[in-house]
Amino acid sequence: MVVSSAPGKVYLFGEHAVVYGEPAVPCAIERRARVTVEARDDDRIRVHAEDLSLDGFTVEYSDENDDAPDVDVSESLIQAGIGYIDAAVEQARDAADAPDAGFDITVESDIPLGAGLGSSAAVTTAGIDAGTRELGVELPAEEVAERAYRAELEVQDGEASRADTFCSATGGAVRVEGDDCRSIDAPDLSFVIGFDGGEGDTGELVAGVRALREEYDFAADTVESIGDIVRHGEQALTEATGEQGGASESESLRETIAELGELMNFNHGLLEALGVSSRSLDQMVWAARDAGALGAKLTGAGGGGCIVALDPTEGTETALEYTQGCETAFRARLDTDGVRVEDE
Ligand SMILES: Nc1ncnc2c1ncn2[C@@H]1O[C@H](COP(=O)(O)OP(=O)(O)O)[C@@H](O)[C@H]1O
Ligand SMILES: C[C@@](O)(CCOP(=O)(O)O)CC(=O)O
Ligand SMILES: [Mg+2]
Repeated sequence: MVVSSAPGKVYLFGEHAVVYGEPAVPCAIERRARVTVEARDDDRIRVHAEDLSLDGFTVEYSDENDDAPDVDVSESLIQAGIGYIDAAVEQARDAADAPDAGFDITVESDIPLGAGLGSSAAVTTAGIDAGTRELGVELPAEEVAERAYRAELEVQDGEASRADTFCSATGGAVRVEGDDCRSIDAPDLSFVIGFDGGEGDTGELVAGVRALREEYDFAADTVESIGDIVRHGEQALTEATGEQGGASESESLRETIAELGELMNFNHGLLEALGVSSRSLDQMVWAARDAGALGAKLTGAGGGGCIVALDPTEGTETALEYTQGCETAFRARLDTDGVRVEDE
């Protein structure tokens, strides 16, 4: 039996624009999905997912067409529930050259689903890592990332960037532009996350931006401007990392982190213009700013879900807890660990 875990993420900058080749900077956060995999004697897959509904969800199936999953729910719900795990199993079987391997799989996660914190990438990444290890194969994090990207691409009908999966596999702050993925240095950033309890439909939101971009030149310019924000943001991150720990740390580091916040605010404005924010996301963004956050923006696809604010003080978390539209707020540190084995 192997248990692997992988972190969720927030986008400091660049979601949506990354789909069109602009750079993005997601950061892994200390909230994880854990996937336990145990090889079976047959070729069946049994998935138990604790968090898919209040009572969890167990489904057992095999590849044969006449062997439908043994639960009484619609096919689309099953696909929504186990599509990523199914794709992760395929990648693990392929990597280990074991097409008929069967598994008992349990998924547990601290990452809200469909809320912009990359729960799908964390589950897929941890699933591939645990599945391959259970079959005796140890993949480097970069290969887990590449396979998790292919799995997401398949489940999301060709609409996915490498940002979520690379970030979840390697941890820390990363920069993704097309197929160029690298880890970057970042100071110890203090994130506060506000969650409205809802979710957005990533495919629909991406399609909406695509349509706007095709209809209006200024929408295409807006997407490019998000890329410019990311480039400025990267520079500020590099500066902040250099300033951390130096003799004159406090003053210059504070200014550079304030600049990161300002760029996050700008980024949110442009995402709002592209139609992917919502009333509750805007309410949380403004509550965070009013409470003294250095910056706040929606994270991920939008439409509902989470915002991320930069605030080293208690102010934002407390304010969000009393904000209409916010269901829960929590602090999340940058997680420098990516996918890892918890138990073997
Ligand atoms: N704890 C979990 N157990 C099983 N599947 C999960 C879990 N968390 C996420 N998933 C899968 O990921 C999907 C949500 O991913 P997505 O819509 O991309 O949103 P995000 O990645 O922003 O959280 C869920 O529908 C489910 O298929
Ligand atoms: C909108 C997008 O840029 C990010 C989606 O992030 P999430 O799945 O909502 O966490 C799409 C993508 O990059 O695949
Ligand atoms: Mg996702």
